[in-house]
Amino acid sequence: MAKQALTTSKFLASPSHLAVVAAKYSCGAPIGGAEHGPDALIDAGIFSEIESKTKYKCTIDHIAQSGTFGNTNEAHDADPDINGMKRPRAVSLASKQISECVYAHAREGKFVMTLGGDHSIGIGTVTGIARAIRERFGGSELSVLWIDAHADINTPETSPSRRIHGMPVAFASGLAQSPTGHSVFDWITASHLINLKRFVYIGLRDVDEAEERIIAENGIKAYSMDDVRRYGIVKVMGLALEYLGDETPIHVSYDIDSLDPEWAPSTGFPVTPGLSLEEGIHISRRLHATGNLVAMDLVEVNPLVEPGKLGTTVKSAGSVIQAALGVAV
Ligand SMILES: NC(=[NH2+])NCCC[C@H](N)C(=O)O
Repeated sequence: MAKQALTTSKFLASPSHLAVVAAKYSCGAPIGGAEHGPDALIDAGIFSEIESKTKYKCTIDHIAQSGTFGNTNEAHDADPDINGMKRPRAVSLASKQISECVYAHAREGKFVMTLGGDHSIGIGTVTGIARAIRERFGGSELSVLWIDAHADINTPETSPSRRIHGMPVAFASGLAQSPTGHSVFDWITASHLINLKRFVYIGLRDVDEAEERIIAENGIKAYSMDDVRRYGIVKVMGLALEYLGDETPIHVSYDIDSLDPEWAPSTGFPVTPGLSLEEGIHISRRLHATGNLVAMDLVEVNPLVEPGKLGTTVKSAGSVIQAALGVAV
C-alpha cells in the first residue's frame, strides 16, 4: 500500500521527522499515575502505526526523573514547599529537562510530540518550542492552542491546590516567576516565554475564580465548553485560527481531559460535559490542515485511573494525535 503523503509544512525544516518525547512525570499532580501515560500510548502501537501508514520517521526519547527529587508524590524531605507550591524542585528540574530536550529537536525543524505526564510538563514543552522558534525565525513568537477542561493558569499565590499542574500557563508566560531566594524555575528566561496575546483556550469548563480574573485581565482568548455548544466546534476552530492568523507556527497542548469522560475516562481530573471524540479529532484535523503546526503535547493519560477503560482513553488519544499529524483516523 502506498504511504500517505504529508501536508506541506510551513515552519518545519524536517517535516517527516517526528521526535516523540516521553515525559514520564507526575510530580506536578496530587496523584501519581500519569508518569505511565507515555508508555501506555507507545505500547498501544500508535507510533508504529504512524510509521507504517505514512512517511513519518519516529524517534523516541524517554525522560523521567531520578535521584534526589524523585518522581512520586509522597511528601519528600528533599523537596519542601516553596511559596506553598508542592514539589517545586522536582517539577522545575523535570520541566527544565523537557524544555532542553524539545528545544534540541525543534531547533532542527522537526515536529515534536511530547507525551505526558501531568500538565506541568507544559512548562517544559512550550518554553522549549518557543525558544527554538525565536531562534529559527528571527525572534518570531510561537502561537499556542491550549485544549483543556482546566485553565492551568494559577500562580503559586492563587492556586487552591498548590499543585504545579494547575500553573503551567502562568510559568510559560512569565505571569509566575522563580520565587525570590530560590533557584526553582530560574532557568526560564525571556527567550523561553510565550505571549498570551498569541494564545487560545478551547474546552474550558472548570476554571478557578482567580483564573477567571487572570484570563480577563490579560485579555486571553478563551472558548469554553459552553461556547463550543453554542457555536459548534467548526465555528470555534475557525475563530481561533483567524485570531492567531495564517503566518504563525502553532503548538497545541492537548489535555486528554478536554474530551468528555465517556471518551477519556483514565485521567486524573475528569469533568463533564466535555468535547466529543469527533470534536477532538476535528480540532486536530484543522490544525494539521493549516500547515502551521510544529509541536503537540498529549497529557494526563493516567493508566491507574479507571484501568478497565484505559483502552478507550488510549484509543481516543491515539486518534487526536494521528489526526494532528494528518493520518486518516
Ligand atoms: N492539569 C490539570 N489536570 N489541572 C487541574 C488543575 C485544577 C485546579 N485548577 C488547580 O489549580 O489545582
